[in-house]
Amino acid sequence: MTSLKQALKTHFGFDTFRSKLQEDVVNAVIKGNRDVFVCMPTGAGKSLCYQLPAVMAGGITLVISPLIALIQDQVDHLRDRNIAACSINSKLPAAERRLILADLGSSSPRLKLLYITPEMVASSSFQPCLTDLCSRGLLSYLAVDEAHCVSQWGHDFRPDYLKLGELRARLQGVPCLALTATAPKNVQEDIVKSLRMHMPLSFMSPVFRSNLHYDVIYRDLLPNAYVHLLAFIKKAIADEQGCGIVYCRTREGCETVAHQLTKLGVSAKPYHAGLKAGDRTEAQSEWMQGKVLVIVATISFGMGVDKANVRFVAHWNLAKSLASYYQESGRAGRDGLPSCCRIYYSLKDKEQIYFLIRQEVKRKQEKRGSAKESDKTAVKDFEAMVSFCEQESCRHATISKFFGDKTPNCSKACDYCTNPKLVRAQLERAATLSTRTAAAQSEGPKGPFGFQAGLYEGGRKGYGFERYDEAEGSSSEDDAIKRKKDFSDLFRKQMKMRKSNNIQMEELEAPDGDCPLRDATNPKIPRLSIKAREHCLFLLQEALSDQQRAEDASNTDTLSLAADIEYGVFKSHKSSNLYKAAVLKKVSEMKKEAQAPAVNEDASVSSSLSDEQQGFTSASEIYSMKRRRVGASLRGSSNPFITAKELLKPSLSNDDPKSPLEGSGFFNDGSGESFITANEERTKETKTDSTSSAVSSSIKARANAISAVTNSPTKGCKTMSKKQQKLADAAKSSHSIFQYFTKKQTMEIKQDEEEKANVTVPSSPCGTSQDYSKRRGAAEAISLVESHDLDVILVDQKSDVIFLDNEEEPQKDVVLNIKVSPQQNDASATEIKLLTEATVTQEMSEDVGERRGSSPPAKRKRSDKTMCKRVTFSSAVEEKVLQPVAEPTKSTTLKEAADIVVRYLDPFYSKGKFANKELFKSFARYLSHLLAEGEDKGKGQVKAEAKALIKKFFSRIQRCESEEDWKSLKRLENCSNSISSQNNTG
Ligand SMILES: Nc1ncnc2c1ncn2[C@@H]1O[C@H](COP(=O)(O)OP(=O)(O)OP(=O)(O)O)[C@@H](O)[C@H]1O
Ligand SMILES: [Zn+2]
Repeated sequence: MTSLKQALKTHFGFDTFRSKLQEDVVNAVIKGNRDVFVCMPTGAGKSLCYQLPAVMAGGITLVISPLIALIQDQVDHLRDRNIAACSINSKLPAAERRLILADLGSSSPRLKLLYITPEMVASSSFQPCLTDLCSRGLLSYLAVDEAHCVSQWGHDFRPDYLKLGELRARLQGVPCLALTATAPKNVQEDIVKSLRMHMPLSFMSPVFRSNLHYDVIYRDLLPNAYVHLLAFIKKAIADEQGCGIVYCRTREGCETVAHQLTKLGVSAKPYHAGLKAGDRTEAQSEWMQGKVLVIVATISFGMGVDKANVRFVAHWNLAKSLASYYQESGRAGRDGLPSCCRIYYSLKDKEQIYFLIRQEVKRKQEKRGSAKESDKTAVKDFEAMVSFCEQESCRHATISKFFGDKTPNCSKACDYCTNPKLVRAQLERAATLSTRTAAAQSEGPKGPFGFQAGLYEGGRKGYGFERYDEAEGSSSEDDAIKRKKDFSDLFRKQMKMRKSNNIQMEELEAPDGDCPLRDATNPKIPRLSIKAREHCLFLLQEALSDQQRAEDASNTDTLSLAADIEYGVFKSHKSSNLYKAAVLKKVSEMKKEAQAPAVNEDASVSSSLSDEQQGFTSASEIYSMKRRRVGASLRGSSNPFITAKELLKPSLSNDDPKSPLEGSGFFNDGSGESFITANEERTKETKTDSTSSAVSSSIKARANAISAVTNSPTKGCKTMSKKQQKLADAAKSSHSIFQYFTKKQTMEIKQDEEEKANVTVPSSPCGTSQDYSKRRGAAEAISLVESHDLDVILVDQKSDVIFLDNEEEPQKDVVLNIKVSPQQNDASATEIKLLTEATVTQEMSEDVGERRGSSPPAKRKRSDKTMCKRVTFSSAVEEKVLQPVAEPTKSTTLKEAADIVVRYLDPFYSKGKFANKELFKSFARYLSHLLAEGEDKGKGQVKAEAKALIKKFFSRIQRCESEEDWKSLKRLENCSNSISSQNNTG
């Protein structure tokens, strides 16, 4: 064993060098004739490059490091290894300082490494000591750690580092070693110049790390980004043998993402400077030990964290520069195994950061009273980050070029090299998105993606990249206050809407910031609310997820696809009814397909395509992956979105793909005149739709390609009769919509009934549907009904379920209110469910009609039994189950209960008694169900019980943090007793 290896073993306990590069650097440093520049990734073992030479040398190595925390960490490590190391810094007690100085002044100092901050090294008190050491030849090396801090181009510029040049000049003859993990070419040059290094030997790890797969997902295009993130995590940690990091810019972001992931079933914890030190340490150590899978952190997490099996690093927000991004994402895959680095890019996020950077610059300029060339640095750094996301080229190549390295051989280690078309498709979709946003904002777009300065006027202080995110506290509070205000505004608006009969109000409502809808603000379809569209989107997404599960293609982006389909339907329909009908038909077909065995699937096509996806999948791509659905050949038409009619044309469409809009087997069937009308209108509308975007043509091409390899459409589930199947689907479609309204107990019974009827209710493994439904709280459910989103259900044997706004076709106003006897056989079990739900809705609608004194005539007509028409199931079913409309019950409906609950609960929400809005809504929903459940009771009783329950709830807990908090909350014994006794007597 060489003496060098011996020393490595003796002092550090390592048998070998971590890499050839590490060994080369150590040798070069020990040789001592040249200055040395080292650029190696985080965790590659840079410290050892000066620590080993330091312990082998006779004198003292002076190490400059920017942060006391980092210094402390290093010193502790060295002391653990019995290496004499210490630090002089501003926090050091005077006595210790004297001891150190005494050792340094002795003839043969014991110290091997002296760590010092750049501020301290420049201080006058330290100068005599330094001069003395130098003159006695006791300084072995000068090591400058995190050397990029010296450069104004660097992402962590520290003005005090500039003073090191002067220091270096005074330490003639002492070899200088500069180390950094990230240094683009201009920063490297700066380091060499500023530190006055003489023709240094450069040692640089290749920037390219072939085990890291880079990709960028446009978050704005995802209907549910959290579910998308979940799929990414699941794929990255497929074997449960690793962990991951999600980086967020703000504390609040960390909390939200961690909460969402937890809700979706992933063990995730937030980590940021706003947490108590104990909580932070706990989160970190649990993550280190593998007890927590995902740490959701600000960039304060990661420095000094050395974990080999980090399988993914996801950036929920952009890093402030490409250099930072490289460093942060580089925490993945240190063990050399394949790992994923993903950015969830958001145009809004980009705009916000640009704005904040500019604000920051402005503030600095105001402070110093002048502008500087270096002011542009932050903007330029960030621009590199942005163009990394917005480019159409190899991600690895971009990074390597940025660091002045040669172009690597990516071999599909990035999304672009894997599938450039997907990258392009995403960009195109993003471009339309930003164009729309820009158009909606009236001012023209300023950049390629429509950044508008001034949009974030009055934004936060600092932009959240402070190393220890110090500046975030106030801003997240501001945000919380703002969100609270937004919510209460929304709430007030909802309440006002309830009181007024101006149903147009809903249309004026602005979409949420994270509204997944395409073109959400478009008022094209009268009286179609954003909420209703979101709901339809969710139904589609859920159906797609089921289908995807059935096809075992867990990574497809059902969310984007659902948004595409929804938008297609939205574009091609003019009335709210037809839009909803089309959505529901699609949903029903998809669900049916998900249940059916994949008999016609071309396995090779499907599997190769799903491998190809690597996370992001454009809508067109997903389309192509699906086995052909009923009416799939229609996708060759100019409209990329299959209309409901098309979906419902099982045989004809296949035979006659050229005439997709004619000869519909179903519509010509004429089950009811409303459908004929619907058909006509739909046909008209579809014909007028001339959309032919790049995306649609790509879909077209793919659809054609796929139809060449796939067979006939999938048949329905064999174990069920056709009718049963239809009804089951209808039930499921309605179930999704009505889950917000249906009484809990009844639901449970109904599920039993469904089981009897051999119907499987699709469950969502990721909790998607539950999650989403939780987000739709009672207040929203009310608004859905009140804004006439759900008025009357038409049920048809072939069409599953249609919602019809009676204002549009008053002559066909329909009410279903059906009583079913318990003796009904299994075959009609799903009918029972469906019809019961219809009843609930009707009750609610009627109630709305009653309360709106000046409702349109049609609305009032509905309460009038004599005006009711029946529109039915197949004739057989009709005879069996349809009964005359019953008198509406006077008991409190779910909607009324929700009304009461929300009113009573709101003050608690305003006081911050709920950890977040979701919880508040979820609890309101729970409580509403609880109160509406069971015996008939009047509003007064419900109010009393609501008050009592809320009081009881908050007497047990300080603040509602999770759904667990109300798990044990049951109806109050005495309260419900008294209610039932009152009922009995009354
Ligand atoms: N030759 C070696 N054999 C085994 N482990 C090593 C070797 N050299 C260094 N290490 C270990 O590798 C880890 C990372 O090293 P180090 O902290 O020096 O990384 P770094 O490159 O300085 O990262 P950063 O950029 O975060 O400062 C440490 O735990 C260190 O003990
Ligand atoms: Zn590539």
